[in-house]
Amino acid sequence: MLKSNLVPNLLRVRLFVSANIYLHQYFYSKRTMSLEQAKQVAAYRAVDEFVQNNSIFGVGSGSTVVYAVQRLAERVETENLKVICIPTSFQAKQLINKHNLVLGELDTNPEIDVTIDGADEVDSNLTLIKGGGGCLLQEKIVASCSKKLIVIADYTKDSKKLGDRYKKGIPIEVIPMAYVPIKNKIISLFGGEIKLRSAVAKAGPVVTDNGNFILDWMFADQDLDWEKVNNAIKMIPGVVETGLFVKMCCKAYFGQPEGTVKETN
Ligand SMILES: O=C(CO)[C@H](O)[C@H](O)COP(=O)(O)O
Repeated sequence: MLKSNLVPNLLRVRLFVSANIYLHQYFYSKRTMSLEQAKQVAAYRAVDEFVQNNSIFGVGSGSTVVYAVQRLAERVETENLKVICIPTSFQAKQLINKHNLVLGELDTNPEIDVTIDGADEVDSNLTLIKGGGGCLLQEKIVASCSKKLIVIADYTKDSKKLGDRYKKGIPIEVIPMAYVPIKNKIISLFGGEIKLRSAVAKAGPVVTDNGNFILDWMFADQDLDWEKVNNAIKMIPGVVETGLFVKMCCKAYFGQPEGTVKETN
């Protein structure tokens, strides 16, 4: 009697577990697909609207920019565009080379027509947190040389206030020997918590393309005046740059889950 009940019960458990795994995989792949699709539509729209023939183009960093470079390469091929690409990181340089685009540098092209870059969070004033990928210094230099900085992102980056959705804080690139005093000064000025960013496939800290460390500042107050905060942090000796981009971006494209694009000016 006991044995004959056991078989259907085991079958039911197996069916239940398989159904759960299937549902989990289905919803996970749908979400991943829509995030990637959202990045792609935003990137394609920005490249189609802003990149022109005979122009200098700043290439941002991160996973969304991969789609922008892909689209640029298609346009260069089909429309025979002449575009010189200025990278914001080692990753951007590799992307430019991979697609056989023309690689330039600020020494010879110090004035950029438009830079298209990703962001970790964008508030309603188009203030950005950047540097999730650790490339904030070169990204800010290239953005500062650009007539226009356009952001491309998926819908999860679109916030009213910084910190609404992005919980990893504001990255700050620092000279390695000064990371502890800088950390203490920022906390005494503005509060919050700071972590030295750790590398993933290496013991110890992340070392940037410029040989520096990154501090991630989890700010406690979302109503700070970001321009003042940025200026104050930059005055601390040893700070190289912050991932706060204030009054630099003129337009953001946010890809939506269903494949449309939201524009914010
Ligand atoms: O600032 C950056 C790298 O330093 C990236 O632009 C930012 O992290 C967004 O990346 P992704 O497009 O992968 O979400």
